[in-house]
Amino acid sequence: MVQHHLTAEVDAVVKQQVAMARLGVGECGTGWQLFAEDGEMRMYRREQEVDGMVVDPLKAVHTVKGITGHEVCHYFFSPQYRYDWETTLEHMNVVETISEDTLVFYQLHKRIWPASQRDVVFWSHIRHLPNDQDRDGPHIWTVVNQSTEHPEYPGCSGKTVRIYLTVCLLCQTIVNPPKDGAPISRNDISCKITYCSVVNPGGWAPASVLRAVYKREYPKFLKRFTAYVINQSKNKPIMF
Ligand SMILES: CC(C)(C)c1cc(CCc2ccccn2)cc(-c2ccc(S(=O)(=O)CCO)cc2)c1
Repeated sequence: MVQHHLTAEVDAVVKQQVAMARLGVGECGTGWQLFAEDGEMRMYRREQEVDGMVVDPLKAVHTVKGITGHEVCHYFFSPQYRYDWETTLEHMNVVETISEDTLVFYQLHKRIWPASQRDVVFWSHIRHLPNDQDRDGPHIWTVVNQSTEHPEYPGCSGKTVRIYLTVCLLCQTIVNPPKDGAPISRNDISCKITYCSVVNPGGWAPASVLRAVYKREYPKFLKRFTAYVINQSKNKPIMF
């Protein structure tokens, strides 16, 4: 099979991002500050600047009942659902289909804060990983989004500011089989979600404004997205 020029990069970045996502917030050194809590959801960030730009890495952990890791990753990866849950989108298109599990997206986001409109080009890869700790344990599903260049979308159009991101959504399904040997229902499953992201918002915006936007937008995003997956899945057969 002819290798796409991105195949090696995708494989390397996915492995690296999954390893990082698996580290608890305790393990990967100090510096993670809890900044939002809502029920099972905990959101942490580290204060980090690159060339004076706020690029605070974010790590969110959440446990959601009634859905599987495959379902969470399916709705996060698949383009046909994106306008349903990504409310900041003005326009989105699949620039290239590298394979059935690797797509290149262009996204133009709505103008949110006083600064200019932002856009992003990234490859997105969905994968399920056998659970190497526990052979017959549930598979882990992941989606990794990584900014990339594409000749059709040069980053210097002038009208919009290009953002750069690395995002990893890592999901583990937890099954509590019913005692009486009945078939597994949605009441017997839950999903442990880890969402890691580093976004360089590009252009310039005051650190205080960016941090306020991160603090406001990320908790909203994760709650809205997981509520969307629950609502989409509840009357459908379980995707393990
Ligand atoms: C808030 C900040 C981190 C700076 C930010 C600002 C904007 C630009 C639009 C926007 C959104 C919200 C608030 C302000 N501007 C977009 C994003 C962003 C885009 C994509 C992804 S994704 O995980 O790949 C899911 C697919 O869309 C995550 C985050 C982040």
